[in-house]
Amino acid sequence: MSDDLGAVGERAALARIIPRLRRAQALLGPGDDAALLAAPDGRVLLSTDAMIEGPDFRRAWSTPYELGWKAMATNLADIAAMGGRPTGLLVALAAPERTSVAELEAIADGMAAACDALAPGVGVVGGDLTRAPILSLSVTVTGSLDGRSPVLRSGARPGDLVAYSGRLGLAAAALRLLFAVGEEDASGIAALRRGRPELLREQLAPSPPIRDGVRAAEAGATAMLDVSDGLLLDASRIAGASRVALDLDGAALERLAAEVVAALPADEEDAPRPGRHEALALVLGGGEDHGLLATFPDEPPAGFLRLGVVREGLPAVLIDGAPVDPTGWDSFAPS
Ligand SMILES: Nc1ncnc2c1ncn2[C@@H]1O[C@H](COP(=O)(O)OP(=O)(O)O)[C@@H](O)[C@H]1O
Ligand SMILES: Cc1ncc(C[n+]2csc(CCOP(=O)(O)OP(=O)(O)O)c2C)c(N)n1
Ligand SMILES: [Mg+2]
Repeated sequence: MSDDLGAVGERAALARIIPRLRRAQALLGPGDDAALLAAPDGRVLLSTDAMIEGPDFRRAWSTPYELGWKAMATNLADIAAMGGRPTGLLVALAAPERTSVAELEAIADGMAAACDALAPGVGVVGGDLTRAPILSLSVTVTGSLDGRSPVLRSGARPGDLVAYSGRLGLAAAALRLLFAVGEEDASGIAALRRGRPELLREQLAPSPPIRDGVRAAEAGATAMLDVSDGLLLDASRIAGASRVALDLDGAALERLAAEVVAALPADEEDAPRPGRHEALALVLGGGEDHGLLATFPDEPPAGFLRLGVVREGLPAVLIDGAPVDPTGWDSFAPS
């Protein structure tokens, strides 16, 4: 018998998916009209982020497990970026009726594994399953500040240090390889997966440093965000909100670019190894690393790499004192 959603039906599919999700620390999890979460802090952090087949992922490149993982990781990072601790997630899944329920089970397994790895004790507390012409995963995440103040984009002050926790440029470097192979060449994709599993994971199932959000807040971070659209563009958001200039250290950025070069294959015919210049562009504007960019009045906590200093002046991003164009991802930019 067919395992397609169209044959199995919504209710039976949910009965197979829900048990695979971790029992979160929720007062009431999936199964009723709404979930119930405790909010001892009296306030709730809330964020939402969707992943759409086509602009955000390709079925030929991502396994269902990886899609579930990434949907969790990117949403958890937004709570971390406020200095918060994630407390629960809601997942609205839309899929074509020819999707097999086994694929949805694998998505759920990826979600559970990502929560276990990145935010232990947190899980999916509810969601929605509906039909659509393409696959999409819309996730909403809640978080707690546990009495602390939120770390906004607007708090950076001249004299603060700029620091970053996470990877930079690798998610974009992996995407560049995938685009070079394309969606039709299944054996090429398989070879890439075999050859560069760690690099591909940075794009397909990333592990942003979720716990470092609370650590940064406790260390007195004055501003913070997760780098989703590219370092320069996201740095310019802190600069704009804080009305300061972020002056990045060119030598530190060059070292990160060297790591990107080292992570890429040297002998790929379709995608020749990028030079330092192209690797630097991936570090500066690649996006999707979801590491935490923060400013600190004192030494950043362990795990954060010093990337520059905050200076007085018009909102801008500088490298070694020279203004740069804040390039990065825009979902509506012409491709
Ligand atoms: N459709 C929308 N309606 C209301 N607010 C939105 C919408 N889309 C984005 N926002 C808000 O605009 C801000 C920037 O969004 P986004 O770039 O997606 O943030 P992030 O990069 O942190 O995920 C966020 O505060 C977000 O909540
Ligand atoms: C097939 C495919 N094309 C393009 C990209 C690149 N891409 C998709 S979303 C994105 C940036 C972040 O996405 P967005 O939904 O804007 O995240 P947010 O800023 O809201 O956190 C990038 C670089 C991709 N990952 N996969
Ligand atoms: Mg964010």
